[in-house]
Amino acid sequence: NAAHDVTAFGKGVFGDKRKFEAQAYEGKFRLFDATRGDGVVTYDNTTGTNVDVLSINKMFKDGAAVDAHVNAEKTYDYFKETFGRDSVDDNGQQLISAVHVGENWNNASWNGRQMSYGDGDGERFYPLAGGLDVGAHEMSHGVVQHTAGLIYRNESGALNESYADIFGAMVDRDDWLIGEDIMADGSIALRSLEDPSVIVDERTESGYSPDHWSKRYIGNLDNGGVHINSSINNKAAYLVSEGGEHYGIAVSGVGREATEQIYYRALSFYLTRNSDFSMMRQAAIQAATDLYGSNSAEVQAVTQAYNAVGVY
Ligand SMILES: O=C(O)[C@H](CCc1ccccc1)CC1(C(=O)N[C@@H](Cc2c[nH]c3ccccc23)C(=O)O)CCCC1
Ligand SMILES: [Zn+2]
Repeated sequence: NAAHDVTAFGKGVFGDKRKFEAQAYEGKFRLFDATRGDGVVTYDNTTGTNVDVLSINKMFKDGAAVDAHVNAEKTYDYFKETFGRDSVDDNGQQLISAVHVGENWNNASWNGRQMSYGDGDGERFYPLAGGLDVGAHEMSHGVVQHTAGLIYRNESGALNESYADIFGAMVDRDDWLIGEDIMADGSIALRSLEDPSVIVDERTESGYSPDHWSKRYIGNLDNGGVHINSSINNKAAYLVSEGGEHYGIAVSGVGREATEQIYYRALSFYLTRNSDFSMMRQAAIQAATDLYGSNSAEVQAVTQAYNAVGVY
């Protein structure tokens, strides 16, 4: 008997009720959403199967699997509804997520083909699938890979990272933080786009994430600081959207909707594999000009934001 689509239910990592698309298959239920692109599929890495053997009458019991599945559905919908993009490759590519990867692994990743989530050790992180912005971050690496293809080191890598954070913050839209839901050590988040300097990244001497180009990390840790210097572009994007004064430079924000359109157009039309921060500034100004005109508030906001973080 063939599989058929069902709306299923489950509780996420933190016990919250979730609803999502799955399939009834040979008397069991599997995390395969056939309604989005070529499918959204979520696996338990310890068993290698997407069949939730514990599921009965469409109730799924694996919280990390439920959250990872919903993260992918929501991020698929964000790119489709906001930019008309059909999955990471704009051709419906199947979105694959694996949960319970590693042993209490304190991380998550996009490996070029799929998303993987660790369960965390309960001291630094809770299961990372519990963070919608984490899932959106990982899938956004797939979008970057199929557009500008920003090389994952030094400044192009920091832009790759920044784009994953920006889209992560746009999908998980109620704040400008990354990882706020999955921190087990009492810190507010893994990164803040609003005020990078409030987050300690122990890989830098100062410990703080840079919010100005003059404070960029120069060294070999973290592929040349891709998760560190991303905060410079993150701050710029935050200022474009929300505005504010930064190092004495005032920016009038233009809101999340214009900001996401500007950054997506810059990524998909102007940036390339080796683009650096200066090219990011030019690409965002050009994208804003294309969309809103050269004398627009949007162009002004982008220009001022990059002035404020010291990128020319
Ligand atoms: O996708 C990414 O960029 C991160 C994947 C990192 C990774 C790269 C290559 C192979 C495996 C894992 C995962 C996330 C991340 O930013 N991880 C931080 C975790 C971290 C913060 N501070 C650290 C200090 C040391 C080691 C790790 C960290 C990182 O790997 O940077 C993104 C959202 C949340 C988890
Ligand atoms: Zn990343």
